[in-house]
Amino acid sequence: MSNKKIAIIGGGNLGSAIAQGLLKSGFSQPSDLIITKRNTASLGELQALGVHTTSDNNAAIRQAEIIVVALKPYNVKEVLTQVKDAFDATRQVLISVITGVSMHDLEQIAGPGMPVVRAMPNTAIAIQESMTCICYKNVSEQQINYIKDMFDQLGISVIIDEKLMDAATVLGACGIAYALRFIRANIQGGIEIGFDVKTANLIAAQTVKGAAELLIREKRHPEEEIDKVTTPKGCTIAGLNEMEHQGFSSSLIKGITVSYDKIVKD
Ligand SMILES: NC(=O)C1=CN([C@@H]2O[C@H](COP(=O)(O)OP(=O)(O)OC[C@H]3O[C@@H](n4cnc5c(N)ncnc54)[C@H](OP(=O)(O)O)[C@@H]3O)[C@@H](O)[C@H]2O)C=CC1
Ligand SMILES: O=C(O)[C@@H]1CCC=N1
Repeated sequence: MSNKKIAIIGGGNLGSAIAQGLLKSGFSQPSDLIITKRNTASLGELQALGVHTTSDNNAAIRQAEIIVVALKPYNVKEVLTQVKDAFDATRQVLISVITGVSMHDLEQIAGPGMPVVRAMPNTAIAIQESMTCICYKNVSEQQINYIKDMFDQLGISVIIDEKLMDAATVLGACGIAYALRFIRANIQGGIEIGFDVKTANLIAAQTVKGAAELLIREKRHPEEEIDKVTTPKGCTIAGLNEMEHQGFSSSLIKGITVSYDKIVKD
């Protein structure tokens, strides 16, 4: 159980998901969490659990030892500059989950020597199933151990070089949307071949979960597992080959590189 005060600045989709994950995992008590946004009405669920919700970023940051910034990339500089005097490099760590904002930029805002972490989770953090990539600067071993432990409670985390953060954003954070679209297409196909939507949804989602677990738990390669399914002259290889003729793998790879270019070139 953590006893550090954590302020989440920007309680939107991701900020709220992080708060939910921290509570569900037991890493934080509601009284250890403060979450901010301008319109706090949408934070009613967290408030009901005992989390402190406020529009006062300055007060939230001053009370906290860990500050998680989950603002949109376009207003982070403006919002954090307004509260820059609240940062204290001697006792706080600033964690940003914002796409495309470097640790250098964060240090420029929060002050020289500020311990800064970039973390790239995904929305499954709400149910402790995130994949989170992390890099850090000016952070002590004790601080990074604490932060890695925090993200490990919320799924799986890995420490990477900052130069890979944009790639991590695409593969891990955008990736959950790609996976969901894959599942949705399976549901649509499942309905066409006879299932009702509820059953198709369950079959498609559990099947993807099982495939992922074979890779994560058993450390297998996808093609090794595919070979076990493709009976010679069978229906799996016929369907897979048709998907490839239609550009299945190619469309995914192209989509990933377009997402990446969008971050890098913007
Ligand atoms: N969504 C995702 O899957 C992922 C998102 N990210 C990154 O996380 C960040 C947030 O994304 P997401 O949660 O989707 O975006 P949202 O728009 O859902 O959340 C941003 C929140 O910031 C709040 N906000 C705006 N201005 C202020 C302010 N002055 N003070 C306090 N809060 C403010 C907004 O609420 P209000 O208007 O009420 O103030 C809003 O709820 C982005 O930078 C994104 O790149 C990273 C990984 C995954
Ligand atoms: O689409 C976006 O820009 C954000 C970053 C990663 C997930 N959502």
